[in-house]
Amino acid sequence: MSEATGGPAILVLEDGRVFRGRSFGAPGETFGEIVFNTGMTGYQETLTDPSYHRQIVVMTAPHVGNTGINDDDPESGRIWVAGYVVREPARISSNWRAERTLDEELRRQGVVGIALTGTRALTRHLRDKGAMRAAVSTVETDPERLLARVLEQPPMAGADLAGEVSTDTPYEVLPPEGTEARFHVAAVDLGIKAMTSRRLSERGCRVTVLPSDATAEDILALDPDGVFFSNGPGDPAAADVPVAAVRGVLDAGKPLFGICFGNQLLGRALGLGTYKLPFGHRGVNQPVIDTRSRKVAITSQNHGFAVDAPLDGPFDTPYGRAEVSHIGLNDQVVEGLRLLDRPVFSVQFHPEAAAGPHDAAELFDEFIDLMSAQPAPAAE
Ligand SMILES: NC(=O)CC[C@H](N)C(=O)O
Repeated sequence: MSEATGGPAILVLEDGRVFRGRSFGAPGETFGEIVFNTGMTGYQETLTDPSYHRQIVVMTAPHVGNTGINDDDPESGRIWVAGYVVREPARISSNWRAERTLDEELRRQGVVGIALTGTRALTRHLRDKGAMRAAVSTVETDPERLLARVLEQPPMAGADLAGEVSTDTPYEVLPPEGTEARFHVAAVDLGIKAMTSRRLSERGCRVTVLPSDATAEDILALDPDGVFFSNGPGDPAAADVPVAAVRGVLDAGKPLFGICFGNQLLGRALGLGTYKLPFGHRGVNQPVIDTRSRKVAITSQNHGFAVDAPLDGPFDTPYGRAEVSHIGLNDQVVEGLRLLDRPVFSVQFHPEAAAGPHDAAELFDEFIDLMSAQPAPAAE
């Protein structure tokens, strides 16, 4: 049991709006883009998702931390959110897997949080005005002074962040014991989540995870059966190095699968633009429709940017005809791309969804099928 709320803390938004609350997690001060997440579950996966690097996350679920923190669910080696805003932190954790409370974990990792009753008003404000720069502080008591420093922070638009969260050196994820390694996948880590490598490896893939600055030559030197481009933080418009890598992989004709940031990079490689959404999609209850089967899936999402592509049928790209494979049903945003004549597709949502829902898990099987359908290399 821990005392989850502490002394006074303030949250200041770049448009001058101020929220007062109590310190939660580590005391101190933090800056980032403030965004809201509507997931009722999966807070541990949210905190450790590298795509949240430089973002202060507001949870709309009113009570957060009930099941504490365990050592099995993290999506990466650390908490990446820049700050954490909750309405009411659970004062005790009640779960057989819990090792620590959420408050203890935030303190342990130096993550500044704030507990405030107005998370609903805050979320409505962000829905109206959009995601924006913000700060949480337990040390600055004057909102005007904090606001001046918020306005000095770089915006998320134009931010090139994958290199700040990626692995420094390549590593391998092997299939679990008893599962044969049938395919070799090169996965470019732009902020990859542990569950993505696991979903591939449990389907018989040996996954070589490469740093975010891997070039097409680095990737193709591994002679992989397929190439994966991961999720990740920042603005896809600033990610020129991985976009060039996507183009090189397309030129080589390899099967390619992308998730989230990976979808945006594929879009750019095909010559499409990307743009910033007003407040983005973050949660585990986002409906998308598959434009071919007309089947609807409820998906996990975390994105603030989107691809600009025609929704009404196939279009031409330098790599042949392509189409939008999935559309978000809340706001008609592009949620997936596929090439019609190449083994290449990507989705803006998260089929690996550790905290669920698992409606879209079959997309990993689709990638496996694309790799299976490739002709075997000619005998020496
Ligand atoms: N989860 C992700 O890969 C996010 C991609 C990108 N940073 C965005 O916000 O849209």
